[in-house]
Amino acid sequence: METKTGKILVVDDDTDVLSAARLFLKRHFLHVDVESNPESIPYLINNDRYDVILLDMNFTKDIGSGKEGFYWLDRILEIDPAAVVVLITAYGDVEMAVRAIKDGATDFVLKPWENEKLLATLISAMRLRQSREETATLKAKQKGLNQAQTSYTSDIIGQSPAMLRVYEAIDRVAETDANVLILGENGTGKELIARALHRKSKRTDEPFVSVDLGAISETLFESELFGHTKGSFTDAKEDRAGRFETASGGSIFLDEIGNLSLPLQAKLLTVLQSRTVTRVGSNKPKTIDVRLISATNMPVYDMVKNKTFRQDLLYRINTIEIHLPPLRERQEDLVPLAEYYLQLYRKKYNRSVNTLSPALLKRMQKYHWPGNVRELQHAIERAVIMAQGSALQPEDFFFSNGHEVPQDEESALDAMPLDEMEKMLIRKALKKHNGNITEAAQELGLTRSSLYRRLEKYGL
Ligand SMILES: Nc1ncnc2c1ncn2[C@@H]1O[C@H](COP(=O)(O)OP(=O)(O)OP(=O)(O)O)[C@@H](O)[C@H]1O
Repeated sequence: METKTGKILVVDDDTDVLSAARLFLKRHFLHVDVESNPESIPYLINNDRYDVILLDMNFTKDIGSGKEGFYWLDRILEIDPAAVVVLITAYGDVEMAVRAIKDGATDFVLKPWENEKLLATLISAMRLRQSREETATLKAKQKGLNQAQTSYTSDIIGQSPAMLRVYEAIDRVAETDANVLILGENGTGKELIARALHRKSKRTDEPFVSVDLGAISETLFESELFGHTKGSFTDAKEDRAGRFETASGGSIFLDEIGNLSLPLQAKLLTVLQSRTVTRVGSNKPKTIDVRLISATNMPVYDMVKNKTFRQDLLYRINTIEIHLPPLRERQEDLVPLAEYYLQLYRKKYNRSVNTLSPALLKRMQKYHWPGNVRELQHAIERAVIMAQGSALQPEDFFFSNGHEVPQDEESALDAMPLDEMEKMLIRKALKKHNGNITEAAQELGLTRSSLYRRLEKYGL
């Protein structure tokens, strides 16, 4: 038996026509949604992907004129220019159907229809949709390539005024050996900027050594950064160079510098002032030649006031400061970044999804993005895996209703498999709305039929 594919939407205000269409089409297509109220069309096509939309031209309101039919045809193509619309017209309306095809409809069938003819029309319309999507994928790929060419380096995306200022700063200071402090919230791309600084400097062929100071324990700090000699402590089986020595001739990136305790700040300052390191267990200082780039998401100036960060250390590391604004303050970068990650992950996971739906774009612009680009990147990765259609929808995302998710809930969600997370959100919404499907679907950003499908899938 042939496997059924395809998703069809039938819009007609005659419920008998809808029942007949549904009964027949269900035998040939995987999903058939029927709708008697044309006002629901924008919501339906914003939230779901249909291979073909079968649209009646003559709604009872304006019987015979087709005015409403033309209006809805325009609206559909406005929302989804790649939509494939087949019109249902009455005998005698062929002229009107021809006009509608000029306006962008794909084909028409006459009412009452012959089942076999209807089927043949819908199958060829579905093929057209597929080929339109293939073209869209090729265009998206090209867009991805162009994006890479217009980004500052091959990996930094964003042309917002704020990012242009950052690129300017990089260009101005990269060649100098000045110490640079990069300030910005988590996930804003501080390490990317540090790498770009190194790449554009004279030291580009020498090592770039990145050290996460937040992840090094107090006891291992000195041996990690400055090295040790054999036997200087129990686990020191042989002489080992520290990160500063490894970075010799190149750049060292000290991330999370705001997390250093005061005693360690003092040790670091000594090294920076003397430009020498002494391995633990040795008394021979070695001169070091490294370019220092530091970063933090902490309010270092307040910390200096509170005496939790040494002022002399701050002045040593911040010859040049680069401020990386949070993602919510550079709205212009949202779409290029989302497109970039969409292309990256659709390729990685071999998915056919290739665009961001208008509904999703709106939602993304309203969201706060507390985890910045890193959060966006993970959100798109998850959404690409979850997506069912060719366009990513808000329902493929886990926005926290515009609010920040409390820290503990966020880490609980991180550890949860996707299916479990979805199930939990559906249960929560149903409970909140006392089992009312329409309201729960609305809260979840799903259509009623997508919610039903999920209830079936999870046996809820
Ligand atoms: N402008 C950008 N273009 C492309 N990718 C970006 C951009 N900014 C950040 N990213 C990506 O977001 C993720 C986080 O970036 P990065 O690690 O540089 O942030 P960070 O500010 O150093 O974070 P943290 O403060 O948590 O250490 C990385 O995967 C990085 O590639």
